[in-house]
Parts: sequence; C-alpha cells; structure tokens
Amino acid sequence: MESRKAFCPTLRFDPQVWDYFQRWFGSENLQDICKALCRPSLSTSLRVNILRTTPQDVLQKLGMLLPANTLADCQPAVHAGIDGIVVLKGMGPKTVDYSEEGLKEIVVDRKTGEAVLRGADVFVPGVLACSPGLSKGDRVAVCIALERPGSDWCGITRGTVLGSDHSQALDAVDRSSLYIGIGRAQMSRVELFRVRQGVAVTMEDPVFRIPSCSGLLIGDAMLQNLPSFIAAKVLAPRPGWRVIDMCAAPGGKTTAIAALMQDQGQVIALDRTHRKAASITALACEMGLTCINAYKMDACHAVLHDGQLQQDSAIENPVDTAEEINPKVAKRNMRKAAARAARGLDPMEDPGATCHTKANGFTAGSFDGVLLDAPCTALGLRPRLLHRQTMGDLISTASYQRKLLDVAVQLMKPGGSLVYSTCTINPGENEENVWHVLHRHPKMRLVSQEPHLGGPGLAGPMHSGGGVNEDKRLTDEQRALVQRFDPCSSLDTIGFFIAKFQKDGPELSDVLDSND
Ligand SMILES: C[S@@+](CC[C@H](N)C(=O)[O-])C[C@H]1O[C@@H](n2cnc3c(N)ncnc32)[C@H](O)[C@@H]1O
Repeated sequence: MESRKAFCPTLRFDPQVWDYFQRWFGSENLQDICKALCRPSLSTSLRVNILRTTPQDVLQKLGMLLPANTLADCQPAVHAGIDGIVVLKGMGPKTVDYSEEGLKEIVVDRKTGEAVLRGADVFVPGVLACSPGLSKGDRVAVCIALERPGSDWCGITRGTVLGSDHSQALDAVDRSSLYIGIGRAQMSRVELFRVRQGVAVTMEDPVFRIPSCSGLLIGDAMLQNLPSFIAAKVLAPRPGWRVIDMCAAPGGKTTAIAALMQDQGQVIALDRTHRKAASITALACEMGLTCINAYKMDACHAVLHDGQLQQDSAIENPVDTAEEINPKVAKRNMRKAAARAARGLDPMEDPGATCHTKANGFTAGSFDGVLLDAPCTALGLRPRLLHRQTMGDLISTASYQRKLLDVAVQLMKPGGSLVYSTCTINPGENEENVWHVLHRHPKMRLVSQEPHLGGPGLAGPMHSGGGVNEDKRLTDEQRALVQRFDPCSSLDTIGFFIAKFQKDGPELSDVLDSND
C-alpha cells in the first residue's frame, strides 16, 4: 500500500522547549539528536552479576537459551572496554514491504509502539483499532497513533474498526511514516477487544530487531543501559564503604554498587513509596546481595537534624501509606500494576518483598559515597516519539534536583564522593545543576571519572530561567570532567549525564586506614 512509508517519524517538543534546546545544541545537532531519540539503541547491554558468575558463563548460557537465528543475529560478546558487560547487537531500520496481498492493519498507542521498537510483541491493552474482519493468523501491518498536540487523545477509542465512520479522526492525520513492521494476529478482532490481556500480535518483520533476554538470566545478569552502569562504576565504591543511593528504585545502580563493593559494607537505598523501596529489596535478593538496606523515605528529608532520634523498623508486606488510608488508591495502584503486566511492560513487583522505614534521616557527613540518580524529565530515553513537557516542567524538575543535591552534599563525609546522574539531554538538569553545586557549596569540586566514555559538557551560558547570564557557565576544564552521552554519538546509548564531585577533606583511604 502506497500510503505506508519507511519508518521516519519526527520527534516533537513543546515549541518553547525546542527554542531553548536549539540555543544549546544548535539546529543541526538538535535535529540529529531527535532522529536518534526516535530509534532504539542497536546495542543492548547486560550487566553480569560478577559475584555469582562470569561474562564467559553468561555467553555460554545465552548460547544455550537463545534460538539459533536470534543468536546469529545478535552476536553476544563481552564488552571490549567495560568489565562485567555483555553486549548484544540489534538491527534496523529495515525497509519493510507492506504491499503483500491481504495484509490487514492494526493501530497501537504510542507506548505500545515504543515497546515494539524495543523488541516487544504487541499486547492487547495497547491495540486501539484494527481492520474489519481480522482473524487469528492474519498478517497485519502495525502502525502507531500519536497523541494530538497538547492532548493525550489520539483521535480514536479502543475498539475502533478501520475504515468506519469512527476512524475518520485517525485517518485525517498522516501516519504513513509510523509503520513499525508486520506481525501475525494472535486473536480475531472480536476477541482482541473482548479480552483484557495477552499477546495480540507477534512481530514477524519488525522495523528494528532488538534481542530480548527478559526472564532468561534471572540473578546472573540484568539489562542495564551502559551509561547507568558507568555511573555506578564512576562512584568507585570500595568494600567496607558506607554508601547512600538517594533515589534508588528499582535498584539497577544500587545492586551494581553493592556488587562493586563485593557485598561488603553498607548500601542504604531510598525511594519514595514502600512499593518502590520493596522493589529494590526484591532485586537485591534476586542478585544474592545482602549489604543493601532499602528504606521508604523522601530523600529531601534524608538528613537527621539535631535533636531527632534515630528510629528504624522493618515493614513486612509493605503497602503505600496512601493505600492504607484510602482503599480507592489501593485499587487504582492494583489496576495500574495489572495494566502494566498485561502490556508486557514491567513485571508486577514481588508482593512478599519488604523494606525498612525510618522516622528520621541519616547523620550528616556519614557517607563515603552518595549516588543521586535524580528523578528527571527522561528526555534521553529511546525510543520516544513524543515529548510533552513544557519549559515550566523542565525548570521545576531542575529546581527539585537542586534541592536533592543540597541534601546529597550534607550527607557526604569530608573527602567523600558524590555522583550525580540523569537520563535527560536537558542542560538545565545537567550543566546548570553542576554550576549550582559548585557555586553554592564552595567545598565541592568536580573530579575526573573512570571510566570516561561520554563527551564533554555543553558550552554556553546558563539560561533555563529565561534571561541569559554570561557569567554563569562551566569552564572548559569543568566541561571536560563531566560525561554527556549524546544519543547520536557512535556509542549509540540513551542520552545520559554524569558528574562526579568530591568534598574537600582527607582522602578517604586515610579515613578508612585510621579507623582500622
Ligand atoms: C531515575 S529513577 C532511579 C533509577 C535507579 N537509580 C536505577 O538505576 O534503577 C528516579 C527515582 O527517584 C525516585 N524519587 C523521586 N523523588 C524522590 C524523593 N524525594 N525521594 C526518594 N526517591 C525519589 C522515583 O520514585 C524514582 O524511582
């Protein structure tokens, strides 16, 4: 069919956000970044649980577990530069021929489409519309319907029949560049809109072929973006250290840190809800790590103030406080979790996992290492076909991060290290926040990072708050110390940013030696 083109979407940002980014990145570079953000990375990394197994054993297991054709395509290999990482290759974009006779069609929502681009099949809740008379076993072209500008409505409701009066709003929008491949229907149209979960379409000719290892190597290895693992490595935690991961769920970096410490010492992991904190405990158990203690705590209040008592208790089968009070909230959370599971996204969290609760925070100056992997606008995640944040959202997120950074500084021992990371390309949350730390906290300085694979920080004056301030900018030396992972660089990673700070004070090795 002529109206189906090669996959070539255009990523849209709010116009003010676009202008702001354009001033930082330049027009051409921003276009390249947007193009990369619409596509999945073709390099999938698995972090090996080095306390339990080796990269070579993981390669051997993959050889036994993956189907022969997948294995031949993805060529698993040990990462050449970073210990403990196994890399699998993806392929695409492939030019799919949609002209085959009798090909039917299915329209999915954006999130489902993005999951398919990452290698998933199509799950029932994400299907919005399909051709009339769709039968189980039919071949179907899969297309994404994007939300309309300024709205979360894409023009049709779930259950729409293509070509009917109800699909006119959808047909009025050009979606010819949003076809993501051909699959085989696993149910008829009637069943598709009657059931609530299950696989609707298995992808046979996806535009991108990304290997899926989910559920294959539980406890031995986990999917982790390369820059995320690098952030944990950059902290350089040593066995015996006391580390705090302030925003830790689901615990990818927490468990990487604990493994680097050979499970010796103490890793405190915080997140805002019991459910999230318990998910960290569940991952730590899966990885066989015992030095991690997860707490339900707002990291903005993580510092114990004079006169406050240290209180600590463990919670069995945690539920969110809001749930205890309000059964409607409990029901809504259950529905959300079930919906995610039905879409084949996150597995539902282990209901038996526990976490700690603490009425007050932790003693200031008591941590050798602090990780602040901050909640952020996530404008570096791939693939993403639409971003709806406004300039106001970007500014308020950066200001929230600065609040967390101020707490992080208080928690560090003199001589201790802080790693600050985000998965966004937004300079307001990255370079501008680094500038904030250096100018608000004279005892903090940027230090070099190992490993250092990313590019330098951006050059230019700070201007997220509106006016340009020529005096507020990182020096060339400071820009060279941070790592900015550009999604369109040859590393082909998500957009990510890492800064490492040290607080003036004695070298930590001296502190540890004098404690021995
Ligand atoms: C980027 S994610 C962390 C990902 C995690 N570090 C990993 O590698 O798996 C940010 C997390 O911060 C949590 N968060 C947001 N505000 C927080 C706060 N005030 N205190 C603690 N956690 C918070 C969110 O719930 C979210 O789980």
